[in-house]
Amino acid sequence: MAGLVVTNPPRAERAVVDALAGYGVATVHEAQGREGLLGSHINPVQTGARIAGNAVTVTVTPGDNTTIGVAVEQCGDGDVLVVAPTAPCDMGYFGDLLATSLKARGVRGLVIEAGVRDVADLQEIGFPVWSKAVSAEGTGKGSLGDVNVPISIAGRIVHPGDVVVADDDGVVVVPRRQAARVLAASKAREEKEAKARSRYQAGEIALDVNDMRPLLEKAGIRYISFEDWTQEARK
Ligand SMILES: O=C([O-])CC(=O)C(=O)O
Ligand SMILES: [Mg+2]
Repeated sequence: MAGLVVTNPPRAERAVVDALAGYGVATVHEAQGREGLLGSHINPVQTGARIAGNAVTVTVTPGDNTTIGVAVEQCGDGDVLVVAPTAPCDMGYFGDLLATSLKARGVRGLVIEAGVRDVADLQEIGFPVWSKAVSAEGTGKGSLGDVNVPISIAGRIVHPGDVVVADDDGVVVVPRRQAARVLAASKAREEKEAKARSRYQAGEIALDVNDMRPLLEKAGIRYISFEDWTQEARK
């Protein structure tokens, strides 16, 4: 039965969360073994925002945003609200008023597999949102989902307190207990990429920087001059 609100779930350590934001979605996704990425139908409403925070998870019923209002009370500084409808619905569940309320509580952003509205105002307020749709269509009140239970969203399971990292590339989720390990792996990956970047700047190419030539050979690559190729074709 819906209507369950779990209060004060454990959250990941703040310093780890903040450091993950610095690395961004692509690096964090790679660093945790190409895991945790939400489906590409979840897109930023704005450009240039990069956040990380602890998930406060919410399920909403189709066409009803009551549970978002309930979840606001469970949100605090450093959180990200993560909302999934119990059946697909692209209506405008969220807008500038809810954003203003969440921002006042120190919430860093919203991820929702549904619609949002008031997008110009959201950008002006500076409250970043990743959503499936933009829709002005209003939702009703009276039916309950759950708050802070594991939810299924855009192909992933998100637990309350997991770390959500979001930027212009999309959204990635890091399980709370993995956060420190994924942070260390992100740092290592970033260092490796910094080395590669300076080699590219010096004119080297990926085949050598990534030591790909043995792999190409194994895959059967064949180089042939244009003349030999045209002659071969005439045979
Ligand atoms: O009030 C709603 O239902 C959603 C909205 O537009 C807002 O939060 O501003
Ligand atoms: Mg509104």
